[in-house]
Amino acid sequence: MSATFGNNLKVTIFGESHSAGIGVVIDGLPAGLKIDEKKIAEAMKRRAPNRSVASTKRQEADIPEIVSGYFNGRATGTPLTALIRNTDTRSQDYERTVELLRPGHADYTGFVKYHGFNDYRGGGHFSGRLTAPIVFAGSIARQLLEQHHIHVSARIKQIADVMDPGPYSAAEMEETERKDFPVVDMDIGRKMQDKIREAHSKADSVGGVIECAISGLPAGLGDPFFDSVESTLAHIMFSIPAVKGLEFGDGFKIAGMRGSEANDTPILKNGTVSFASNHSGGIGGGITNGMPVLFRVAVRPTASIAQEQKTVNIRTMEEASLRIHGRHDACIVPRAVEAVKCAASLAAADLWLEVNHD
Ligand SMILES: Cc1cc2nc3c(=O)[nH]c(=O)nc-3n(C[C@H](O)[C@H](O)[C@H](O)COP(=O)(O)O)c2cc1C
Ligand SMILES: C=C(O[C@@H]1CC(C(=O)O)=C[C@@H](OP(=O)(O)O)[C@H]1O)C(=O)O
Repeated sequence: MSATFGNNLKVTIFGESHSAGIGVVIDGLPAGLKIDEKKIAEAMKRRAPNRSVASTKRQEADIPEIVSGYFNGRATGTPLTALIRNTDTRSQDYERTVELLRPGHADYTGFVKYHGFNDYRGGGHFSGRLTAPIVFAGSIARQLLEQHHIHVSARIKQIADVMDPGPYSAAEMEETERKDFPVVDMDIGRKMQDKIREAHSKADSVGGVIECAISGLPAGLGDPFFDSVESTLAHIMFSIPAVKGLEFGDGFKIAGMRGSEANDTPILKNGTVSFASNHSGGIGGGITNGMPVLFRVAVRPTASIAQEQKTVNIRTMEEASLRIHGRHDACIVPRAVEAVKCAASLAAADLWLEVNHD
C-alpha cells in the first residue's frame, strides 16, 4: 500500500488537507505499552500550523481522537486508530489552482497519477498537513523508544544561508525541544528568523536543513541490503513533503576525505566495542554500530509563493500566469523539525521491534 510504512510497526496514514479529517492506523504496538497523552499533545503542538515565524495562519486544534487500540492509558496491542479533524479549511484559495498548476507543488503529478480525480484543495493528500498523523504515531513510537533508553532529537541546522553548525550535547538538544523556534543557538536563530521574514516580505520563501540524532540504539539493528538502516530512514524521510535531500554522518563531505580521515577507529569502552569518531553516522553495512545514528535532511523552500509565476493551465493546455493567494509557510523547516523527529522514531521503533518483541 502506498500510504503504509514499516515491517514490524506498520503505520497507515489517510486523509486530505481539506476533507473532513486526516488520521492514522498503527499496527504492531506492544500490548501494554504505556502511552502518555500529554506527550502526544506536546508533539502535535510543536508541529501545528500558525506557530512559527511567518507560518501559515491556518488555525487547527490538532487534537487527535483515539478511536481504537488504547485503553486505560496503554496500547491494547490491536490496531490503534486516531482521527484529526480539519476545522479551518479555506478551499476558495484553491479555486484557480484546480487548473493552474502551482510550480514546485504536486498539482501536476497528482493530476496525472489520479487522472484529475485527486482532491486538489490545500494540496489534498500531498499536503504537509499529513505530517500531523505522522507526528501522532511517531510520538507514541518515541515513547516506546524512551522506555528502552533510546532518545531521538532534532534541531534546525540551517535556514537559507545561515548555519548553526554544532555539534551539541544531549542536554542542549533537550532544551531546544522546548523552544518555539527549535535552534540551539538563539543568536543564530534570530538571524534565521530574519531571513524567513525578509523572504516573506518579498512574497518569497526559504528552505533549510534539519539535523536529527537517534542515540541509545544497540549495535546490530538493520540489514545489509534493502532493509538497511539508511534505507529505512530514507523511506520515511522522503515521505515528508518538501524533503529533497538526506545524508548520514559526514554525508556528501565524505567523498572528499581520505580513508585515514573518514575511518571510525574501534575502541574499547567499559568492556564493549565503541568508536573514537562517528563519520559514518552510527551505521556500518546498513546495520547500527551502537554510536548515535546521525543524519540531516534538506527541506526545499516552500513552493506556494505570492509572486506572479509562469505555469500551464491543465484544462485548456495553454501557458498562463498565476499568483497564489492563501495561507502558506514562508519556511517549512521550523514545523518540520517535529515531523523529522517523529518519522525517525517510527523508523527506529520499526528496526528495534525486529529483534525486541515487547
Ligand atoms: C509541515 C509542512 C508544512 C508545509 N506547508 C506548505 C505550505 O504552506 N505551502 C506549500 O506550498 N507547501 C508546503 N509544504 C510542502 C508541500 O506539501 C510539498 O512541497 C508538496 O506536497 C510537494 O512535495 P515535494 O516538495 O516533496 O515534492 C509543507 C510541508 C510540510 C512538511
Ligand atoms: C494545514 C497545514 O499546513 C498546510 C500545508 C500546505 C501544503 O501545501 O503542504 C499548505 C497550507 O494549507 P492551507 O492552504 O489549507 O492553509 C498549510 O496551511 C498543517 O501543517 O497542518
